[in-house]
Amino acid sequence: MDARSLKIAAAEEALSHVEHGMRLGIGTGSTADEFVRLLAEKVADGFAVQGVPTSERTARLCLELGVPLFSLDDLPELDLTIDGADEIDPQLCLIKGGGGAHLREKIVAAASERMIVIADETKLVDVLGAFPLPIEVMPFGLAATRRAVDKLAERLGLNGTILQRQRQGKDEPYITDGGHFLLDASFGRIPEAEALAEGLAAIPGVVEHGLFLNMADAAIIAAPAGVRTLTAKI
Ligand SMILES: O=C[C@H](O)[C@H](O)[C@H](O)COP(=O)(O)O
Repeated sequence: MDARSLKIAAAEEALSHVEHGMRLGIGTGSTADEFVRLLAEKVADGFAVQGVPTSERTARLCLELGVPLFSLDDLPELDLTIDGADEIDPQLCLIKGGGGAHLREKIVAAASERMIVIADETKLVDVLGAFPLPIEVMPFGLAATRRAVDKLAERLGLNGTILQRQRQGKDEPYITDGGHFLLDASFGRIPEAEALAEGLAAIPGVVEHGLFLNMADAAIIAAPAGVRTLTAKI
């Protein structure tokens, strides 16, 4: 089974949790894109859903495929969000933001009664941190914010490099949908994710980080042997 087939398998299973008429947060990334494609087929058959996209990219795909969209201001309370992830630990804590969308993704997930993550099994980890943690920051005061992140990492005993994300193939900064910059922090392991999340949230120039702690209710994981659903072990 190739990587795309696994994403489709997870997305298919997620679709079975979407009920007619639901207010639905729609995630970002290659796995979420597969979900949008499957959802669009159901919508074309008369299935009603009110979608709230988590990025301009997802909004474009939904519009192209005919999935009805609303803003989060139209629908400030959502029934369910389906989204991908870059890493998933045994408690279903996540790293997200590989596609730079974690700010809107977190706002949408927080407005949802439930969040279901879809991924292939390569995203499962024992401890978060092998995937570089995306940190969305204000362009103003970038150097000071970066220094504050460095100091926090040092205080928490986290070693690694922190790089500013660049636009793919270009020598210019990546700009998020919110008009901010991104730092990618490669720590290797983040044993105290809560302390890091709290510390990052306390830095004024940090807009949002990609740690999603205690937000996901379930993760649908696709592997060549089949699809399974994990729930948080608290
Ligand atoms: O910013 C992007 C999102 O957090 C994605 O959901 C995450 O990067 C996973 O993307 P993919 O499904 O392409 O691996």
